[in-house]
Amino acid sequence: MSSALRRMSTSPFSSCAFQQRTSSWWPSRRPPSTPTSRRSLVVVAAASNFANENREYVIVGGGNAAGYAARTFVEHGMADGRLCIVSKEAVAPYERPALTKGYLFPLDKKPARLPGFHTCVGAGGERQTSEWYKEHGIEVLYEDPVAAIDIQNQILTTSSGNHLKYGSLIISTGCAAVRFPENIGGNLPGVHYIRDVADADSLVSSLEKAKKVVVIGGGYIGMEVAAAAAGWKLDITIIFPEDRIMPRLFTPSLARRYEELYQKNGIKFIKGVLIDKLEGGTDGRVATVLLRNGSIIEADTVIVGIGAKPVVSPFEAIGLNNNVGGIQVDSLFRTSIPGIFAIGDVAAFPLKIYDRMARVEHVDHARKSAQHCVRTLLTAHTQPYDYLPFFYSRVFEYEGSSRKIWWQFYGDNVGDTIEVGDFDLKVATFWLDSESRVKGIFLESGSPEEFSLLPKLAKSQPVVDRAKLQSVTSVEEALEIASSSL
Ligand SMILES: Cc1cc2nc3c(=O)[nH]c(=O)nc-3n(C[C@H](O)[C@H](O)[C@H](O)COP(=O)(O)OP(=O)(O)OC[C@H]3O[C@@H](n4cnc5c(N)ncnc54)[C@H](O)[C@@H]3O)c2cc1C
Ligand SMILES: NC(=O)c1ccc[n+]([C@@H]2O[C@H](COP(=O)([O-])OP(=O)(O)OC[C@H]3O[C@@H](n4cnc5c(N)ncnc54)[C@H](O)[C@@H]3O)[C@@H](O)[C@H]2O)c1
Ligand SMILES: O=C1O[C@H]([C@@H](O)CO)C(O)=C1O
Repeated sequence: MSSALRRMSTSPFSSCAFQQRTSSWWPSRRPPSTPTSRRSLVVVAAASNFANENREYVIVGGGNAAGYAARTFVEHGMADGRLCIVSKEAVAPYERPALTKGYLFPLDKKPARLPGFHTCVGAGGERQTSEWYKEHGIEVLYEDPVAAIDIQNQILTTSSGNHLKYGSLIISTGCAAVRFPENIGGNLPGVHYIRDVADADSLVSSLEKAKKVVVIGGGYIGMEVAAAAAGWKLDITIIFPEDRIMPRLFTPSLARRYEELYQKNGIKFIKGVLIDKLEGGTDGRVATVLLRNGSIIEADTVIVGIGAKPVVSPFEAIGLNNNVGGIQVDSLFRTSIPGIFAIGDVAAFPLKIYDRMARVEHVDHARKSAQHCVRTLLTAHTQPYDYLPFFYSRVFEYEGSSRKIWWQFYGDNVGDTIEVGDFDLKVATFWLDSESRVKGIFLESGSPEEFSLLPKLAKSQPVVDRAKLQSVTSVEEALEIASSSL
């Protein structure tokens, strides 16, 4: 346990005490109505004198976690006139996973568009449009990222120069896409990164004119975007340095079957190579991708998915984690500074089930960490966050695709793997530790009942008979063996 966390754990109620200490000086009036553009924000700011105006609860970052946090404030009757969200984006929080799935459907296949997928529809909740925030008295400052924090005086400064005095602060700034440097062509027109809806719009406008697409990276973005681009019937090449797609999760045999499916959809693979440079053509737009092995690939559109990094600036002073990056918090999402919390992708939190610090860059944790943190902040709730990692993907799900694929993973992908099933029907991978305990489980194309077994198995970690598990051919039998001792 770090010294910062040890310090915090001696004072489990520090956030509540802090709230009480500061709550008397909050304004009783409602905040100004939600501005919808930078221009209107500036006008409202000037008229209402934002400088040093007190806000009881401020969330920095208007992404996935912020949307679920806002819902939890409303559920506790603590949003109206008390909550302010400071957002870098121009729109209300939305379900980010849609950006590389429904958002990229070909234009004649009914692509998802806002306001269709605002939070919290991804978890079956209400669709919180910008109107919803107004109706619930939640102030949202759009397109005005926080640029600096004064911890001593509890003041945030936004990039447009607004000063916001906060009582309690929740940091939910998420991650940003890792970019190729400018000197190797990382910012050329036609080179896309995909993190927010503006990026997705820009990619869609390139896809409309594209002929030759290069996708760089064999992780989540690479897999999902290449499958989406195949729906547009384009010439697609996916390039990555490893020997197979999704090497951290897919076994070599599963990756091979995925790659075959991608190839059947016309997607070419160049594996085991690094990018040397992206070069522009006479019009200044990207035209070629030069590889370290000397090959040259033509491309009018390049999508780069080479990882993400937590957005910690301007909060470095709050306490970062050296091992997993991000802002260090305890099991109640409290940073080492009383009254300041961090949630979602940016938070480095104790992953209790595996007794280690972790950051999780997936939406289920964004949703659950937000709910847990806000409940802790607003009530006497002090139950530590006990998270079971869960993530999923879906590819080729547009209408007319010959094979829709969806999978889920629960737990920890450590230990040996046993793979069961037939990729064309249904497949599962079990991760077993040295005592043959199930640590993690991946299932593709399962039924709802089968998927519902996954968290139970990953949580209770039953010991399985390896030989028996290896001997079966169907996922149904394998799940029965694994869950027989549940
Ligand atoms: C394209 C894409 C597809 C994904 N698909 C899946 C999926 O299928 N399954 C899955 O489990 N996970 C998926 N994820 C991951 C999931 O979306 C993230 O884990 C989740 O969005 C994290 O929520 P968050 O609120 O922490 O961060 P975000 O949702 O990224 O929100 C952070 C917000 O903070 C804003 N911000 C940053 N800096 C500042 C600042 N200084 N001031 C104000 N605002 C700021 C950002 O603009 C952003 O709006 C996907 C991610 C991406 C990018
Ligand atoms: N279904 C999901 O859960 C989902 C979907 C999309 C995005 N995301 C999230 O979005 C973020 C970004 O995803 P991502 O796919 O970019 O990251 P990733 O870490 O999944 O994959 C990065 C890939 O980039 C490649 N790579 C790394 N450095 C490279 C380099 N210098 N040159 C060429 N290739 C390189 C490697 O193939 C690596 O596998 C992550 O937080 C991820 O969790 C999640
Ligand atoms: O979690 C998700 O939310 C969106 C969509 O379901 C919202 O309607 C999406 O594509 C996900 O994977």
